[in-house]
Amino acid sequence: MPKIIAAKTIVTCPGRNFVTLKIVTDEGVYGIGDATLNGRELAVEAYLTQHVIPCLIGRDAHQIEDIWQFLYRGAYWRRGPVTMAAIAAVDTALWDIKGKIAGLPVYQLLGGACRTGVMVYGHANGETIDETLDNAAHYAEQGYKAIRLQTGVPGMKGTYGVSKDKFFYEPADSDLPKETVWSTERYMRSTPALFEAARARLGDDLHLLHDVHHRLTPIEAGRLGKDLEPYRLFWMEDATPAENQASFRLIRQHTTTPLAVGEIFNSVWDCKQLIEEQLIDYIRATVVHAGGITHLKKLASFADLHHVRTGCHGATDLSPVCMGAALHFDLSIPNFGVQEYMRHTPETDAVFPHAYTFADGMLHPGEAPGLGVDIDEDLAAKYPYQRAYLPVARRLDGSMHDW
Ligand SMILES: O=C(O)[C@@H](O)[C@@H](O)[C@H](O)[C@H](O)CO
Ligand SMILES: [Mg+2]
Repeated sequence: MPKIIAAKTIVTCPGRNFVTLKIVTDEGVYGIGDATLNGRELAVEAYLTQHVIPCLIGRDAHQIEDIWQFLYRGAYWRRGPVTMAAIAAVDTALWDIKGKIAGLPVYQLLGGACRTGVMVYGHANGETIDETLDNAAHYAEQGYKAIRLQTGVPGMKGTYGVSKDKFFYEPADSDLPKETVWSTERYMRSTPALFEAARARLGDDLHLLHDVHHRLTPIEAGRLGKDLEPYRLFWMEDATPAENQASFRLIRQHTTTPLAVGEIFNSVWDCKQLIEEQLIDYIRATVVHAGGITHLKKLASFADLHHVRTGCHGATDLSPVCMGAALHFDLSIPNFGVQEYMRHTPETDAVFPHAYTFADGMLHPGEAPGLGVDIDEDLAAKYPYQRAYLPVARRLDGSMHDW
């Protein structure tokens, strides 16, 4: 058996912070897993170093399910983003090790490829509708088949999803949380106009997506979904905060715009009702925040029974290690929908050399054994951790809103 003899975390900031777990076996084979939790990175780093790594030493690296169960049940305190990101990192690293020992890419261990590639969506944004659509046209020229559109809300500085650098959107950019302003009324008025203009300019063939980023009440979300129906969105994402899963019944009663939820979910329990009652169309839970490949695979199988497809979160705060793992998963499951793909900066790509490639709107994880993603530790050491927070949002009267 390949015995785990060492494990450590690597924290690096090649433009943004990433936490990576590296597990080493007595046969010299190692695996890596992403453990990044944007804005709360060091909590997961400490959880792994102080509480998880001591329990891994001496275990059989092949026993992925048993180690998952040990860490989940054995903590007594279950679920939550910190715990589940730590378990995910261990799980991902163990799949990497198993693939390397077998000489197979991880997707082969998960049942083999169900498709030739993974359709991804890119992020087009701009301060104005014209600027947003210029950027969308640029994505279409690069071969993207699906594009997320976010545009500035007139009169509001710092709208979610709108960035200065058009290809590397990075909201966690501040040493203390930046305060932004929010007006539901202004947003609800300006968003349908974006999609009307988008269909007129881009045509009907592209998949168009939009992220509401938890900003509306259920009835407001129902109204926005209805207003967007003529433009046939691929999905409307995170229309309302989802702690209360039953509230999605109200949205569903009012619109046929497809709904996506779940980038902040940590387990199947966060979306059980949403899936069972078919209150959503796409589940966005991802490898690093939902317990790794092992748990996400169960979640996807459950979703498949209820006609819910996957649309894994893939923002830049998920490292290339998570992206590689997500691509093996996406390629191998029957109910894949789409994969988010925000490109990492060249500095990040250099720290995490990877086998996955983009062509014609699709990503492919490549054929390297394991995940096909590595970490250059010497280069990583040149980029020390820098505290960075996500912004917060306040309404026009100064009260706190969801960011
Ligand atoms: O859909 C998305 O990609 C977003 O909602 C993210 O940009 C999200 O804001 C970040 O991942 C937060 O860390
Ligand atoms: Mg989102």
